[in-house]
Amino acid sequence: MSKVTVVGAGNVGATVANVLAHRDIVKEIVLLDIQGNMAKGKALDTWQQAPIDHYSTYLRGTDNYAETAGSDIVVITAGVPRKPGMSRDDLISTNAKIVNSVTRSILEHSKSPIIIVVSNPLDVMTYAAFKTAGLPATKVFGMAGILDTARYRAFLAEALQVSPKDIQAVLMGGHGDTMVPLPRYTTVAGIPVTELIDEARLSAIVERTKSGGGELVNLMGTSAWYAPGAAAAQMVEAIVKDENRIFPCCVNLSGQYGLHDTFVGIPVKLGKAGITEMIELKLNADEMKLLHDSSVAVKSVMDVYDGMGL
Ligand SMILES: NC(=O)c1ccc[n+]([C@@H]2O[C@H](COP(=O)([O-])OP(=O)(O)OC[C@H]3O[C@@H](n4cnc5c(N)ncnc54)[C@H](O)[C@@H]3O)[C@@H](O)[C@H]2O)c1
Ligand SMILES: O=C(O)C[C@H](O)C(=O)O
Repeated sequence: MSKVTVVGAGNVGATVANVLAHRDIVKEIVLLDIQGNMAKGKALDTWQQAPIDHYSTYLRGTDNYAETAGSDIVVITAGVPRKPGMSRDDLISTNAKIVNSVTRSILEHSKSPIIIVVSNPLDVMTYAAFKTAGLPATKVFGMAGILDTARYRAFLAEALQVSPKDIQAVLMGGHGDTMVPLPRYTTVAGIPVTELIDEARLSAIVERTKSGGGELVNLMGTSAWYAPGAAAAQMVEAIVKDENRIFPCCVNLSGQYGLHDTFVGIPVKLGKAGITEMIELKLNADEMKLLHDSSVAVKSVMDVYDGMGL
């Protein structure tokens, strides 16, 4: 795996490229944006960081899809971010058209890349890219769960006064208010979190996690990019290094968890072929209901997308 294209050289896309370059695991990163000079400038800036931070990954920016030819992995971050007062779903009319046209243009030059979708509304944009690309579900999936889980883990680390490195957690469902953090699958250095924190504090953290994206939008007037960019880069790394790491990713479900034809986050293994396994946890009835409710919420926005007739 040597060539990665990141479409959208805005806040998230440029961060994905920068973080990934620092990993020094791919030969080349192409940063593509309709604002070609901005893409060229950010790629050049990150390339000029290479001698300082010691990596060999070459970066170039462009607005020309011909330069993405032969990409092994494509990360789609193109699209508008939300502003205070908006939901992610409010972005659908603009971003669905962008994600569709980006996916089509990518496939004109790369036959069968792995596509990681980041643009919002995430679950439905993953559906859009999947439908447009016509590639297997193992090759088209979305980034959200790593970010949502990271927020949950960061809040817990702060509350418990422990290193975030020691917190492991699983979070499922859509990337929105209906996401499903799972305290039963949360541990701190192997200790069940429920032994370390009382129920009220834990549920406050779960609620803060659910609105974690909105908290940042309210602070900055636009949405987050450092943790989102690092999360997408981590997915690329697992694929490039064929690690089979387990991450929550947004995937097309075809019967798993009793769900069909929907796109929500579940734990999967990521390796060289993309999704190498979908993991089915033994959820209890309450957890399963939350996951199904989340899928219903996502499906209603998938219907909006279908109604757009793109
Ligand atoms: N999945 C997640 O967890 C997550 C996290 C953060 C942001 N996001 C989403 O990622 C998207 C990008 O966020 P951002 O903060 O980087 O926004 P941004 O405005 O900084 O960057 C978006 C870039 O997309 C480019 N663009 C627009 N149309 C394009 C097209 N047709 N082809 C190529 N490039 C195009 C713009 O020129 C811009 O540079 C938003 O939709 C945001 O909601 C998702
Ligand atoms: O909240 C947003 O709009 C961006 C992203 O989905 C996030 O969770 O940071």
